[in-house]
Amino acid sequence: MSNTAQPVDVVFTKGLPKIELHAHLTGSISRECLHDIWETRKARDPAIDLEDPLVAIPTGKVDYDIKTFFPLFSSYIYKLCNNLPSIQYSTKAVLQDFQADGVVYLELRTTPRAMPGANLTKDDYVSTILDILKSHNEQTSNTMRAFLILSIDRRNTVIEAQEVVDLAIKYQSAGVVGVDLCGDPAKGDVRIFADVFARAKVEGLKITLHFAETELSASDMELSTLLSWKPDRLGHVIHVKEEFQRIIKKENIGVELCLSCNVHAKMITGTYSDHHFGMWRHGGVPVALSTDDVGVFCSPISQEYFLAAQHFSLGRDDIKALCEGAVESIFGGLNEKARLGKLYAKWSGWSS
Ligand SMILES: CNc1ncnc2c1ncn2[C@@H]1O[C@H](COP(=O)(O)O)[C@@H](O)[C@H]1O
Repeated sequence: MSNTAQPVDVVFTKGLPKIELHAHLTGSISRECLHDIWETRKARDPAIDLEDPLVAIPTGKVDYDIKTFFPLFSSYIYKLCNNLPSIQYSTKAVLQDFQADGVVYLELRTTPRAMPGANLTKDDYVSTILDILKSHNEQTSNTMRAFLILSIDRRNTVIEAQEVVDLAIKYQSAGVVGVDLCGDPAKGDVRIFADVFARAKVEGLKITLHFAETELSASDMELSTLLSWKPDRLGHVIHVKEEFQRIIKKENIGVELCLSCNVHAKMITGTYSDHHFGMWRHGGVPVALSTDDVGVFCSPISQEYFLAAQHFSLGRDDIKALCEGAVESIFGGLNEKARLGKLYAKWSGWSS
């Protein structure tokens, strides 16, 4: 039987060596992990005024839309994960979850956060996470290599955004590979960040931007501004008219597509089969299927590949082409590209 004829089932997508390029650290923490953190904190301080995560974010609930999604972080998860042990514990758990799902290359992204109550600066936050990534990468039994992207939130001031770039530059040799623009698409004016991203680029950092997530953040002004920064990749790319699609294709900018997130959060009209993955997969640019926030939307990357295969009739050869295409757009450098290239060439699961 040729490998094209064999089905793309969940056993195949779980075993498939996967690349994850769009995963927000705090949004990737599972509910079980949040619950463990809450239990530990409650045992130490019974007066702590926070609901059990399994009540605040009930198991099985994934229908967070763009209005209810962002407050989950500001009004709950950031209050729970606001000390050193919770950051260390949750980062380790997130890495373990991706590794267990068959991810071989991960770019995790996070917004540097100071925690004055725990006497932690943004620098402490970033270096703590990098230490966890380093020990994960150094463990030879781990087949996944993890890198960090630092996010600028759309609500940041220019000074705050420059601080993010300062940290990205400082920790470039320790595993920071790029800078992201994220946050509530209804907020902020992206034009203020032009110099910030220009500096990141001059310093050799890669750039990825949340792009046209909602109609509100898809004005001609916003999209032409973002494209003028010469990003290396774009996330979501939902409300993109042809004029901008053409630029993305001409400049071969990689796209990070998050099927379940976009369906559950009703960021697209319709369902999986209506997702713009159907268009971008023929667009000639690298496409990286990604989870966005697996802790919230509960669809691991193995499931995202399965859903894409199911709804767009992908065979194993299509999946191979997709994975090999995504390698092109990673930020981790030539050694990582070579490692992944070899891994896909040698993987025996294509035809087993
Ligand atoms: C719908 N998809 C999305 N669009 C835009 N921003 C998003 C996002 N999902 C997550 N974030 C951003 O990532 C933060 C959580 O992770 P970190 O604390 O940074 O690790 C959120 O507060 C939000 O700013």
